[in-house]
Amino acid sequence: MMYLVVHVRNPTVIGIGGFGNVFKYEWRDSELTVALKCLKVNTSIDVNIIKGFINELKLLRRVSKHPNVILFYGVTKDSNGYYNMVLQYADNKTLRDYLMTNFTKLEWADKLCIAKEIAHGLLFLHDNNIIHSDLHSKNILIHQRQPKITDFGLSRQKNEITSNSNLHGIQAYVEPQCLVNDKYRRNMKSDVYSFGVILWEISSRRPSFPSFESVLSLAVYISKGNREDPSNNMALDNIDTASSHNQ
Ligand SMILES: Nc1ncnc2c1ncn2[C@@H]1O[C@H](COP(=O)(O)OP(=O)(O)OP(=O)(O)O)[C@@H](O)[C@H]1O
Repeated sequence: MMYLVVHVRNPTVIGIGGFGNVFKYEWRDSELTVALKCLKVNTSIDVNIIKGFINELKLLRRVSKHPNVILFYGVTKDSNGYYNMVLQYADNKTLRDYLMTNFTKLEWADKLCIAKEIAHGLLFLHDNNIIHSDLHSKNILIHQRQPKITDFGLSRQKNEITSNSNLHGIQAYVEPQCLVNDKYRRNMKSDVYSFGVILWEISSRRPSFPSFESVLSLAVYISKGNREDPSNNMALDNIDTASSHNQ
């Protein structure tokens, strides 16, 4: 693991993570723009959080060589004594933001390209025996128009999964089996389900089931077999048309 000593001065806050802010930082020594993801917890008390952070570092170190997975440079400690992950800075926010802002400019070829690249990133994780477990449009960042899978906090190596962990994740992206069966363990197919919901979002622009405010009511709705309506989704018509052309 690379441990970097970086004298971080005046970083800009670009996001709020579960355990602290995410900063953009121009690292002048190496002319590199990086994102610093801060773990703002009391390291002597929050042992499980530390384990999650270390887990994320270990996984990132293994898989961050792929163009569709965020690059991981190392770890640093800031002047307040908090650990920070040093990551590649993604210049176009999350896939969700990107679709909201750029949808009208995107051609079908662009959308298919984004979808294909996410699939490549996910395949790479699975080939390395890693289940992401929390794949959704906010955990995919866009850098120079390329999607990068990120946020491995909940990911596990396949053989490390010992208990089910079905309650986490953005509900609409969670494989419905996790909602109806609390013994069900997330697996690679769960990631593929989440990827399917992301495809729906790429083609329709909007996140799945946006009108549900309560996580619980959405979970009940999905577990009853309800899904987003393909008829509202122009993309499926287009894809049908495209595939019939290819036959
Ligand atoms: N490498 C990066 N480059 C640019 N922006 C980033 C990067 N990493 C995170 N961000 C920004 O910071 C926000 C929060 O980051 P992130 O989702 O990784 O935090 P988190 O702790 O995992 O949050 P949560 O657990 O709630 O998903 C992201 O939505 C994104 O806007």
